[in-house]
Amino acid sequence: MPILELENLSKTYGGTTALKGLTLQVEPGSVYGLLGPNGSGKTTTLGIALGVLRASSGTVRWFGQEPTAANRRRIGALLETPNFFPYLSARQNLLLAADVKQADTRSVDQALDAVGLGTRQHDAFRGFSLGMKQRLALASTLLGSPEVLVLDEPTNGLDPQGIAEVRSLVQRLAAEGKTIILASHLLDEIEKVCTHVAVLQRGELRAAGPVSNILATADRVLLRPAPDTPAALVQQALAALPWVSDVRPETGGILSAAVAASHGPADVNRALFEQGIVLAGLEIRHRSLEAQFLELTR
Ligand SMILES: Nc1ncnc2c1ncn2[C@@H]1O[C@H](COP(=O)(O)OP(=O)(O)OP(=O)(O)O)[C@@H](O)[C@H]1O
Repeated sequence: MPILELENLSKTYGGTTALKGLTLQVEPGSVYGLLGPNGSGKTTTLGIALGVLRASSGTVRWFGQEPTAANRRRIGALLETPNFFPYLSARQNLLLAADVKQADTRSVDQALDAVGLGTRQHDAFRGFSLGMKQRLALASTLLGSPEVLVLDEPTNGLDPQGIAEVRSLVQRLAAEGKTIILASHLLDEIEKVCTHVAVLQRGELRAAGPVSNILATADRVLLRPAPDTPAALVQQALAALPWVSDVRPETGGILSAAVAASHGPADVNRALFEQGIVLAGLEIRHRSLEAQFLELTR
């Protein structure tokens, strides 16, 4: 059973449409990334999923059920930076947060250990680095041992070391079996920490699935047919190859096509030659992940 199911969610703020018919499912054990540029609707999606915002239409199901207070306790969330007291220690701050959540003291110790702040727990919050502050914020989401964590831009505003700390923490928590849903505008971050991704653009879902499928480095080949060979014939032959997709005519009589990672330009050449098609030129163009992300959100 999916951990979270969003069905046909839409949200308008006055005249602004923030989400348009968003449907997605998060399976248990996945690290699910919501990827999109600023203003694409990531925060709105998480806010609706957590019941902080009301959808204009659509449904949210957690653990196969309508949202309930009991279900909500199975979810730890970090939508905005919590207000910790600067003069209190990390531990005192978490004890206060635990009190609000009705979590026990043992869960405070576990959370401090989980984020690697056990040895610094008696130090005042104000002396912490940005990365440590964010790790403490993550510790507060762990109070009460939720099965699911929902994190909005967890590395935003951190320096490179803080970013590395938070990312490795997210990976560790996922390895321990937590399902994690996180929003980010950074492709690189999603690629590093997520198993699944939904790409949002202007409130619409552009693509969703395993990171390896959606953001795979699909290379393209550029081919120039020999002068006596009609491009349409080559296009047809290419389209018939199961490991070739997205065959497109480019300018100057050139064709381009995406080739699955299992095959290379030599396979393209051989397959065409076997059908009596001779090429005057063949070139491979490696596409960066950035290029694909830009293409998806173009
Ligand atoms: N309270 C609000 N009132 C009016 N418009 C809003 C409000 N909150 C968000 N929006 C608009 O809804 C759209 C989606 O915003 P949202 O914050 O969900 O995007 P996001 O992908 O999380 O972006 P960011 O990373 O900048 O937070 C944007 O056009 C934004 O301006």
